[in-house]
Parts: sequence; structure tokens; C-alpha cells
Amino acid sequence: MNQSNSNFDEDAPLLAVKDAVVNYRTSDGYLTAVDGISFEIGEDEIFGLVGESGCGKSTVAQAILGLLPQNGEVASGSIQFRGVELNNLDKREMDALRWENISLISQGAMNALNPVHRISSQIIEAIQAHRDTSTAEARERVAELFTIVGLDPDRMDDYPHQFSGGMKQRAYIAMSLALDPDLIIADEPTTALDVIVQDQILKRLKELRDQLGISVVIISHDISVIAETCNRLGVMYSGKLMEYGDLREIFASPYNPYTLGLQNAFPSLRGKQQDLISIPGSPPSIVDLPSGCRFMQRCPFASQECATQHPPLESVGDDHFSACYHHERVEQMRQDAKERETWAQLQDTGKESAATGGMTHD
Ligand SMILES: Nc1ncnc2c1ncn2[C@@H]1O[C@H](COP(=O)(O)OP(=O)(O)OP(=O)(O)O)[C@@H](O)[C@H]1O
Repeated sequence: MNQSNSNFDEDAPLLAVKDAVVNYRTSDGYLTAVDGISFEIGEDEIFGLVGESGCGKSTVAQAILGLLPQNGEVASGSIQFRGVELNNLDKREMDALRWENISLISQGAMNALNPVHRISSQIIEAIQAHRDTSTAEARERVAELFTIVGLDPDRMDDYPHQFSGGMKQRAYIAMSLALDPDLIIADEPTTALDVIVQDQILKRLKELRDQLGISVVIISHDISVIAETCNRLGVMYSGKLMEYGDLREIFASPYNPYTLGLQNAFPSLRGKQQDLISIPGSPPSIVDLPSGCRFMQRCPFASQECATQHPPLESVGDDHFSACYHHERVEQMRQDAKERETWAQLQDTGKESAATGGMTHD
């Protein structure tokens, strides 16, 4: 463990997010992008946060790292790293924690490498900004990091343009590992990469967990990426967690209609290719959120009860939680969700919010 903060509580979870609400101040007033979500991440864990574009995944990542844009704020709830409330840290403390304890691989991180500097100098600079290390020692560390991420250390003095997209992404991962963080947050780490490179990067993230004991949060809109890599997951929709817990348990027995829909909508990275079925419509705008279940307008199983308020997360198994009013008829929902007609009827009845919308895969 990287003990840069003496207030860390070794018995506390690595990361605990509790009832976190994140608002953005806009000309339309305060918009709630993340609405009371709670989850915990333990040691040696790969946690996936999945959901369609705009559901609040990046907002969660930015809130954890203290990197919300100027108009964003954690309005309530708590975000604790090893028992330390991150919202209470000042800028200097948060800057130290970032990189040393939690590091971020953001969307398109590979483009964050500076094109006019050698990759080695960029990583050395990151190391020396936090540690009193000689350049020779830092170079040794860069070589070690290159080996860890599967790059040839002889290439460390190359410029970014001499690397392919996948190699640049690995180089950025090497940089994010430079100070031995306990947790890496990878926000769409493979989106811009082809399927083979994507697979290699995801395998590498898994190996980091296995070899270095680093926990990883992978944020993706693609449930098949999460299925390949994670051992626990949270399914987000419109600022809420719809299903949460052990990945195998959730994939073996999903309880939430949104998870059922997502499973139909993405091709498996390996395994049998099945017919893809989109969820008609699109998520509600955060400018005008419905008072009932956020997924109601696109849910083929919705009833009157769903219009009352968003359902709370309920325990439905061992480390398995789901937010839905219809858990008692889950067997039937699982069967019906596999049928194209079940989702097509939403379009027929005009129930969905955007008649021509649908899930996209990019
Ligand atoms: N600075 C901002 N000001 C106002 N609204 C914002 C701001 N940043 C994000 N939002 C809104 O907050 C909601 C959540 O956005 P966020 O980027 O967290 O979602 P996401 O699930 O990560 O989507 P994507 O996969 O497209 O990045 C969206 O409705 C978005 O338009």
C-alpha cells in the first residue's frame, strides 16, 4: 500500500462511495448528473461501471479524483479512500493523492502524451514531480514500467508519433503506474482502439491486478468489455445505479430490465455471436428527469407502480442488488427480454421517449 497519507484507515474499504449526488450548475439551474449512488471497491478488484453515454459514468470518475469541471460539485454524500473523505482534502492533498494513490487513464489518454517530448522524459517528469529521485533511477523505473505494460524498454526514448495507438495507450498506462497507485480509474480505456488491441489492453489491466495487486475501475458503455475484465460491476442509468454487485452472479441471473436490455444490445468479445437487439429510445434528459423509475419509458415490463418514484436498490442475492419493482417476476422478464418483439412493442405503442433512437455501439 502506498502510505502517502497518515490518516488512511487500513481496515476501511479501498474506495467507498455513499449516496453521492453530483450537480452541474448551468443556465437551466442545477442539473443532477449523479443521483445518490453508492458502491464500494475492495483490494485486488476490477470494478466495472457500465451504462449508455450521458448516464454519469465520467462524472463519477471526476468526482472521485476531484477533477469535476468548475460548474460541477459533489452536493451531498461521501467519497472515501481508505477511510479518508476526499471532499475534505485541499488541492495540495488531492494532487498528492492523485497519481500516488489513485490514477486516471482517461478517454483518449494516449492523445494526452505531449508530441514534442520523448515518452521517457514525460514519465520521468511525472515521477520527479512527486518523488525525490535521480534521473538515472527514474529511467530505470521507466524501463521497468515499459516491461510491465508489455512495451520494449529500448523504445522508451521514442516520441509519441513513433508509437501506434495501442502502444501509446500502454505508455500512458505505464505513466499512470509510475508511483505505484493502489487504484487506477480507466475511463473508456480502449474505445479508440481496434478489437485486437482492445483485448490486449484489457488483458494487461487484469494482469496489473494479478501481479501488482492494484484495483481497477473500468468505465465503459460496452457491457462486453466489462464482462471480459471485471469481477464486480455497477450498471448505471440516468445518474442511478440500476444493478450492482458480483459480475458472475449478475450475468448468471440478471434482475434488472435495463441489464437484460444491455446484454442483448452488445456483441460478445469472444463466445457465440447472438442477434443484437437494441433498446428502443434514449435515456431521459437530465434537464427533465421523470419522477418515477428512470428507465420506465424504455422498459417493456413497466407498470403504474413504476411511475411513483425511482425504485430503491434491493438485495436480490449474495453481493447482488437491483432497483426494480418487479423482481418477483424476474424469470418471466428474463425469458421475454430475449425476444425481439418484447422490445419492438415499445416502438409500436409509442412508449419510448425517442421513436427513432436506439443504442449505439460507438
Ligand atoms: N460541465 C458540465 N456541465 C453541465 N452538464 C454536464 C457537464 N458535464 C457533463 N454534463 C452532463 O452530465 C450528464 C452525465 O455526463 P457524463 O459525461 O458523466 O456521462 P457519461 O456516462 O460518462 O457519458 P459519456 O460516455 O458520453 O462520457 C450528461 O447529461 C452530461 O450532458
